Amino acid sequence: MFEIIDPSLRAFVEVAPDSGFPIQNLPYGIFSTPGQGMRAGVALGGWIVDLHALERAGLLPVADEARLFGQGSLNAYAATGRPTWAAVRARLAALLSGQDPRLRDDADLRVRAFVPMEQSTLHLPFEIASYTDFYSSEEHATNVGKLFRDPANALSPNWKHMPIGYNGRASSVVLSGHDFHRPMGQLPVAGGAPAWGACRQLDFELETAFFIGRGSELGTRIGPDQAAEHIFGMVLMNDWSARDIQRWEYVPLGPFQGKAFATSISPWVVTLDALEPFRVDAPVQDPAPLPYLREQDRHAYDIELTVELATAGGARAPIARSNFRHLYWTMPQQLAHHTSSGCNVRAGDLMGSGTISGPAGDAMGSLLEMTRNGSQPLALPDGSSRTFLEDGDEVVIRGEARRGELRIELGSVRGRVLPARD
Ligand SMILES: O=C(O)/C=C/C(=O)CC(=O)CC(=O)O
Ligand SMILES: [Ca+2]
Ligand SMILES: [Mg+2]
Repeated sequence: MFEIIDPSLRAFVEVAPDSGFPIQNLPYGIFSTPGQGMRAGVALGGWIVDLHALERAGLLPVADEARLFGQGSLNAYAATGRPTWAAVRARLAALLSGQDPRLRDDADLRVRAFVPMEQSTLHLPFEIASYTDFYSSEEHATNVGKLFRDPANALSPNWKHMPIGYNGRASSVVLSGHDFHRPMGQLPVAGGAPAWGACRQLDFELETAFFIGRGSELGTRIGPDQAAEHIFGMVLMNDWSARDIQRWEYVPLGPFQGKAFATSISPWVVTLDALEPFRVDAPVQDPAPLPYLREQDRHAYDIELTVELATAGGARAPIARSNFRHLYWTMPQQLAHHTSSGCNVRAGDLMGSGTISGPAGDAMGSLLEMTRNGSQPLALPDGSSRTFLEDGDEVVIRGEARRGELRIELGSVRGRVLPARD
């Protein structure tokens, strides 16, 4: 079912041996260049391979008239479904290795097809109609439950029975590199009426997310074992959170303005095919979930995740390290639950994993957890410390997977906090 590219295959163009975008990765993105508008490409080392150029040359196994890759989003291509994704991936591996010589031996086409990444501007990969955020890390849900609610009953009684989630705000999803202003909002005041002001407890959340490719009809469900037919690929995500605004507003309907001012994603969408070599067992579930959430082939991926904080003063420090494999609820279970009522999904829907904390001491995916709600400041190498984010702070999340000689990256997602606009 998955199109795995032989780990020994090499591209005929130069790709640095330590690049996280070898021919075995081929993540999809949307880019533009000074002379030409938005189109789709795959990353290969320091190049973007222009898929619209290959499509126009008739080299990709998609209908000519479809122009799937000459658009400002991946929505139309992703909606075609896994058989087309697999055929395109197999063709790209053949063309980019030279096993199929039609690109390698065509000098004019090579000039059009290989675009240096540094001469390109990246854009959001999808037109995002809906954004859902899950809450699937047991450690994160436990840590936050202790801080926000009851330390003795940190996990709510429903947590081990379903992947909890909320419908987020698609309009404020931004691409990596987009700096945003500290949000204004209602801030809780102990025992009294709230104040209006700039958020004082601005946080990041270490997450991954997946994009829906093939959609579903309203009134139908997607079972966990069919999920891979619908999941196009993964990105890194930072679900910026205003903890003071959130704590006051979330009762009883959940996050609203505290998570609606910016959610950052990485530009390159890494396919499940590329991740397949990094498959590992997912955590054992006890109690067993209801049958509609049971998986024949339950698995996760071994994706190392790191968070770096850079301050306006020039300090730069790794502050957290976690792994996608720790999530209790898998992406197929999240999608199965999301459609369990008959809720339909569409190409370009974005589904966040939830903050990925883990069992190790430094595996905490937010400052809220690391600083125990601001009560234990985090020391930085320049002698400063943080409870929550300050103006000028930049957060960078990176993700990579390794097995033997093979290493692929999800790339990075970065964003900087600008002062509030009151
Ligand atoms: O437990 C809560 O009340 C809220 C937790 C979050 O802020 C989590 C959220 O956005 C979902 C997640 O990232 O896990
Ligand atoms: Ca979140
Ligand atoms: Mg958000």
